[in-house]
Amino acid sequence: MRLLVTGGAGYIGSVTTAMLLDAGHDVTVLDDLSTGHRDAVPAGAAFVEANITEAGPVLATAAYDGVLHFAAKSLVGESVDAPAKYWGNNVAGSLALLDAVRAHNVPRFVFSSTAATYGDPVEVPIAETAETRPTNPYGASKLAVDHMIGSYAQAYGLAAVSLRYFNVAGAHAGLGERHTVETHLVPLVLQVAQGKRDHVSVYGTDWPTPDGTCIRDYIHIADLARAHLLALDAATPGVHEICNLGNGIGFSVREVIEACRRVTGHPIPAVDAPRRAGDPAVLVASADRARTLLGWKPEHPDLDRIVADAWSLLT
Ligand SMILES: NC(=O)c1ccc[n+]([C@@H]2O[C@H](COP(=O)([O-])OP(=O)(O)OC[C@H]3O[C@@H](n4cnc5c(N)ncnc54)[C@H](O)[C@@H]3O)[C@@H](O)[C@H]2O)c1
Ligand SMILES: O=c1ccn([C@@H]2O[C@H](COP(=O)(O)OP(=O)(O)O[C@H]3O[C@H](CO)[C@H](O)[C@H](O)[C@H]3O)[C@@H](O)[C@H]2O)c(=O)[nH]1
Repeated sequence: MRLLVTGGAGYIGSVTTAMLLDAGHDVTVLDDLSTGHRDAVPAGAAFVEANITEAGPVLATAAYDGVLHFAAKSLVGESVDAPAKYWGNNVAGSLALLDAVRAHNVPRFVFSSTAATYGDPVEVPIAETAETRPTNPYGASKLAVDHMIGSYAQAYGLAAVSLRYFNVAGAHAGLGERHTVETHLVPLVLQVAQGKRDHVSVYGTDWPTPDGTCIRDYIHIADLARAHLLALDAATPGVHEICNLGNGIGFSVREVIEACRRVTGHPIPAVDAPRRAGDPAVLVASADRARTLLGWKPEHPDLDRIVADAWSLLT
């Protein structure tokens, strides 16, 4: 297929691009490099440095079979302090992109949605049928785009899949997480092992969980990226599917730090800190829908393997 990947210079978009190229697809990456890196774009992909609002001219150059839309702002805290950036980039930007997709008759659309659309869950594991009550503008912006895509599928026959990622980590094809402003637990803990930080803060030790720290569902980037290829195949005209992507296994912050100690052999000092605003206690996915609809099955659910793959890029 001829595919446009927005955000392909970022962490998840670059790994997925590498996998799409391996599978024989023809890939153009469109990225404004606001948080991504030019050198993360795999060599076999064409590259256009542009905002998603400028995708139209690119889609006009050839008959594209699909768009995979990763480009977004995704810092929860920043979304609370600077919501305009989130409604602008994520919602208005995605609307412009969807309009270009419609204008150029691109049949397939795969979108990076998030567990943040659910907010604080009433029940875990979280299924796609759970209520969506985002607790911050980031999650709300992603949910708005999910709704937008649903209406485009219904009105214009777009074949669309929203993939709701839980906590993505690890590395694949020599590509890993490289955010200038890093907020994610695994890379921050590994920065301590690298000697780039003195310690990692544990945000909250009084959560209603067995060891008092938050529980998350960590998914290997390779498993996550692979689901996008399956989604392109499973997408049906006029239908908008939503699939959670996680392993269905929860690990606490302390368990993640312990896994990083095992893998790196570094003591990794951890300091107890207050809760981080907006964090739900437990986020664990039910990914049954991805299994049945996409035929997806995680190949690397082991936390130590996820951490080891991230670590191998740093050493
Ligand atoms: N990393 C996670 O754990 C996680 C979890 C859930 C959902 N997501 C979603 O997955 C997607 C990718 O996340 P990531 O961790 O790879 O982030 P990232 O910041 O590494 O990648 C995003 C890329 O999009 C580009 N970009 C941003 N706004 C743009 C715009 N308006 N026009 C063109 N390019 C733009 C950036 O330069 C960057 O290369 C995002 O949509 C994010 O919301 C990520
Ligand atoms: O230095 C840190 C960093 C994180 N944490 C904790 O570790 C857990 C995981 O935090 P991350 O920031 O790695 O991940 P989140 O669960 O907050 O974020 C995930 O969900 C978000 C929405 O809630 C976004 O979708 C985001 O992209 C996705 O990785 C949380 O309990 C957090 O409080 C710490 O204790 N110390």
